[in-house]
Amino acid sequence: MGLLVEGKWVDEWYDTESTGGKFVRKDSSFRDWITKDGKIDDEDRKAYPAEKGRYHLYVSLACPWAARALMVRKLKGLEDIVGLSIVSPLMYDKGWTFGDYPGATEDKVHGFKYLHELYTHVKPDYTGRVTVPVLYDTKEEKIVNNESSEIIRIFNHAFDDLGAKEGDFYPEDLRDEIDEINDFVYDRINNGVYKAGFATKQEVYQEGAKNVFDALDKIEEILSKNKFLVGDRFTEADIRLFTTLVRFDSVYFGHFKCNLRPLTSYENIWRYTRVIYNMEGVPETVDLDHIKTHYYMSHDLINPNKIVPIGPEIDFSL
Ligand SMILES: N[C@@H](CCC(=O)N[C@@H](CS)C(=O)NCC(=O)O)C(=O)O
Repeated sequence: MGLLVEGKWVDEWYDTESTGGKFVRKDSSFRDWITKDGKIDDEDRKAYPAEKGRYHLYVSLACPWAARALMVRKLKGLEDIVGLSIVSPLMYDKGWTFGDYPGATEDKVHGFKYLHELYTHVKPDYTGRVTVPVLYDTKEEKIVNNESSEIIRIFNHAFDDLGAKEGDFYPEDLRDEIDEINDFVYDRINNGVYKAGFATKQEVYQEGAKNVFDALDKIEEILSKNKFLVGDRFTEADIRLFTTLVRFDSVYFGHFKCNLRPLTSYENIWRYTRVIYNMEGVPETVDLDHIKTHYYMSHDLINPNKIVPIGPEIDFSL
């Protein structure tokens, strides 16, 4: 685990000293876009034109944020349009590393060994964390975007004229509702489990973990009335929640100590998780070995002996 400081790799765990034991997530650095014609009505962003084979997605199968991008790439049928490289789940002192683990690949664009080399390739003086997912332009050799919530919106439409599957996960008429539930789910659940798990003070952990379960109670109530988070339509809000839920009992319950109760004990949330898991294409984006191996073996401070638990056995069938 580490980060780049002016282009130099520094091996360092998250700083929770200066924040009273709290884990505070930094904003992503690359925020450009891809549109059908390379035009965008937003002066803060550049837009790249959609082209088959030009863009490449870097993911970890362990990471819930990268899994959102992987899931939308699959659901929109972009496998032949946007390339894919998968890092090893073992993230040690050099950060995300390619190959050398079943299911991981080499860096199919540059053949780099470490993901941080891609970041300094595009920005030699880069300072910041080296995170997945990364959406990369192989033509201009630039990182287009490394923020999963934006990458999934790019995938939602940018390649629709180039053979993407039908499907709109951010429909115009539901945007306000989706934005509202996304904010809640991000703060309390997606990032909520990290706030509990990476806390280095008891009271910070307790508050974080309690927030997770209060939020799950609210989600349980919503799902007792609706099939999905926003009525009966499956949207990006569900994709964003799902990638955390599918990891919950395997890692967040044990490794991040979010253990008030297992997810399987929530009747509606557990049914909802299985409904999404069983959608066409979704199981191929969930790799519980990468998920468990990454968290338990890479977070030295939490699990110094790197023992990966044998369970739980989870049955995702409906
Ligand atoms: N806001 C980013 C967060 C991505 C993120 O934090 N990814 C984690 C993996 S789960 C990562 O790469 N962490 C490496 C690090 O922080 O050094 C997103 O949603 O894309």
